[in-house]
Amino acid sequence: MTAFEIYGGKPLKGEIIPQGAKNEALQILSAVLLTEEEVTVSNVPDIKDVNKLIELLGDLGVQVTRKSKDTYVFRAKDINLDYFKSPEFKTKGSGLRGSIMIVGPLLARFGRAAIPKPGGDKIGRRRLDTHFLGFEKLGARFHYDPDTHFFNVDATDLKGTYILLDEASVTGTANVVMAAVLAKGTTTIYNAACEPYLQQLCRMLNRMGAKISGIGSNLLTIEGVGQLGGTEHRMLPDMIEIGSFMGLAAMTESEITIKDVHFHELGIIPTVFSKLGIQFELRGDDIYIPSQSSYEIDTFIDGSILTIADAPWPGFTPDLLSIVLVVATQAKGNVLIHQKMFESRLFFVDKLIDMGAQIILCDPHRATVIGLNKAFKLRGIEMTSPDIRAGVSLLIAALSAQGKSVIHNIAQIERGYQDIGQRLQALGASIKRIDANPQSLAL
Ligand SMILES: CC(=O)N[C@H]1[C@@H](OP(=O)(O)OP(=O)(O)OC[C@H]2O[C@@H](n3ccc(=O)[nH]c3=O)[C@H](O)[C@@H]2O)O[C@H](CO)[C@@H](O)[C@@H]1O
Ligand SMILES: C=C(OP(=O)(O)O)C(=O)O
Repeated sequence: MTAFEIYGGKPLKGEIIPQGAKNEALQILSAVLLTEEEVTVSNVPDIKDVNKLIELLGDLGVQVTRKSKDTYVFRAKDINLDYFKSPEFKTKGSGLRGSIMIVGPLLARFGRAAIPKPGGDKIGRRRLDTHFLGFEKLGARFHYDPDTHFFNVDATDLKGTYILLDEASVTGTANVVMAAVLAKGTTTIYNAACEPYLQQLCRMLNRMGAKISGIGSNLLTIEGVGQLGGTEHRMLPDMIEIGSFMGLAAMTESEITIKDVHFHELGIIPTVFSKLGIQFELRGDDIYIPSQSSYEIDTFIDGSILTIADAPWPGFTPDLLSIVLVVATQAKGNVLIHQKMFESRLFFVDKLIDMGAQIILCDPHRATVIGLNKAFKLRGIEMTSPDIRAGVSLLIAALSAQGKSVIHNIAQIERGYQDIGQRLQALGASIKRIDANPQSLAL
């Protein structure tokens, strides 16, 4: 198995360009199924999850042409719905979370779709009710086969209606929006998620001929249209990568410039890093982070200990909480990290505790971090990455730590971070891929 071997404790320096956004890419690539015309997509990140979805689209019959390293042309003219029955579909469809979003477009355009229970991080229960309740509201029949673990939907006609979503699910909203754009009549979706990923999807659909208003809010109105046409779309930079690099800079006392961040699309993310005491400057559309020998966590106005919690957009994304947590371990001050959405995402703190961090896991959702204020460095250890964001947090911890660390199961990291080893090496990090056997470790 491939692992990262890291010698930590070295400050990094230089510029880094964020990749295109993973979670946006998964929505945009699914949307190409809504038209038989060409859709050109650029700034596509070259990462495992995205490549798996592109392969799945190809297997379904979409013509895929790679124009350059990050630009593809898709044409979903002849779709083979029999592919649903193949054993390959079962394996490939369940290989990532994002595959769930092919269901809405296929249902809208062809009247039926199926998907095996999708993959993604094992970070607690990840239900799909929002998706299928939404499709049912539009008039689809839904059937879950407990033997094959396949979710099936079909409909003779989708009809616009009022839908109050079960919860503001990111992929659920995208799926229901993609089904509603071709439904007859008007659909109103309330309690819609409104992350930049979704705003980008809705803007792209409108360029294809859809009629969606309320973009960026939790109330979307969609007037159904008969068909959609081709378009061009460019992915935003990945805001989770940008946040990860801000955390990395602070933890490793590095001077880093993150290029072309689309600052106005980052919402509350920069403010949360400011609350941890991380200094940065906006230079044009770049974020410049100076080398900081210490950073101090804010308190609330009344002097009480700061809480950083996740919430649906425009709240703080759950995907950056693990990174905030690791950065807090070397800050001056204390913070309560409250991961409200996922119930198994904080368990990786045991590895940070092994490295010397002072953290109390209060329960599966809350961890109190007592910042070390750089009194001593974390120490390098051998560990396994349990999920994508914990993996990057451990990588950041290892880069700041004294001595050697080995991180196993880096496929978890690489499903969302493009060429991460090489890009960090270019900043001066001592990191290399090695073949290593994690069997001695308690996973
Ligand atoms: C491929 C993709 O895009 N993945 C992202 C997407 O996953 P995904 O779309 O699967 O996540 P959902 O938005 O459906 O929900 C995530 C979790 O949060 C809970 N929940 C959700 C909404 C809410 O108002 N309250 C609440 O508690 C859900 O029950 C679930 O456990 O959104 C998540 C939440 O931002 C991110 O972590 C994932 O990176
Ligand atoms: C949880 C994540 O991804 P997925 O939904 O694909 O598992 C993530 O990107 O942090």
